[in-house]
Amino acid sequence: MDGIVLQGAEVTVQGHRLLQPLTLHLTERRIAVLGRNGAGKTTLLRLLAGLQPASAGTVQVEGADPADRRAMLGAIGILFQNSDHQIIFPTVIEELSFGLRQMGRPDAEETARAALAAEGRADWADRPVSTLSQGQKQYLCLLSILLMAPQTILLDEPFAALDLPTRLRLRRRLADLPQRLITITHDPASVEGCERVLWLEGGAIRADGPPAAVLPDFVAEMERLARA
Ligand SMILES: Nc1ncnc2c1ncn2[C@@H]1O[C@H](COP(=O)(O)OP(=O)(O)OP(=O)(O)O)[C@@H](O)[C@H]1O
Repeated sequence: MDGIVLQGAEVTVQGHRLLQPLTLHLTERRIAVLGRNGAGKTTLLRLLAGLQPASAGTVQVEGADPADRRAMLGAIGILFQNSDHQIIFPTVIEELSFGLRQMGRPDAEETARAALAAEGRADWADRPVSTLSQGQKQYLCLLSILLMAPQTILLDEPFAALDLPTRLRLRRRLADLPQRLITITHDPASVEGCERVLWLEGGAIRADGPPAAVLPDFVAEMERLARA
């Protein structure tokens, strides 16, 4: 089946149930998972990406089992909040070609160099990643994901550490992508333009619908909690 399908998928870790059984069919191109700290957003993202197995129920991503690492390479890419948690190689070109190598592409390095050149960043290729700014590292991570052309990109608050111009640039770049984007956030302002918002609370879906149907209640609840 197209899209992402969860059927009674739950996550329990060491006796703690982090996600209640979730049944969802995600087909929209722009989806947000909105919730407070500790609501279970990252757990859901890890479940979708195959980084966290379901304790019960099933998850299917574009017809693939998230435990199938090879199938998932082309199905899902993740842009983490902190690019330092994502980058593992010392130079830009090694980082950029890694995913393609994993996909078995013999032309991985050539393709990565061509992608950098197309971005006007050919001079980055042999630079140590440590010499890039935070925004540039985030951009490198996005390029690495785009090279692998996954059907869905999961965004774990990727704008948090970026200044406003860098944030707007990255946002514009993401907005133009044909892929399905699932953005994890606690900020209702980041949800604008999404077709569907899942409000997660205590590991369960509290509301699910277009922003106009979900955001007023979410904002009112956050204000109520702030007062309390
Ligand atoms: N390995 C674990 N063992 C026990 N509890 C855990 C474990 N991992 C996460 N939790 C708890 O599960 C809940 C959900 O965590 P999760 O990281 O998914 O929330 P989140 O919505 O992403 O939060 P934040 O916005 O703060 O990143 C939290 O209460 C967290 O403390």
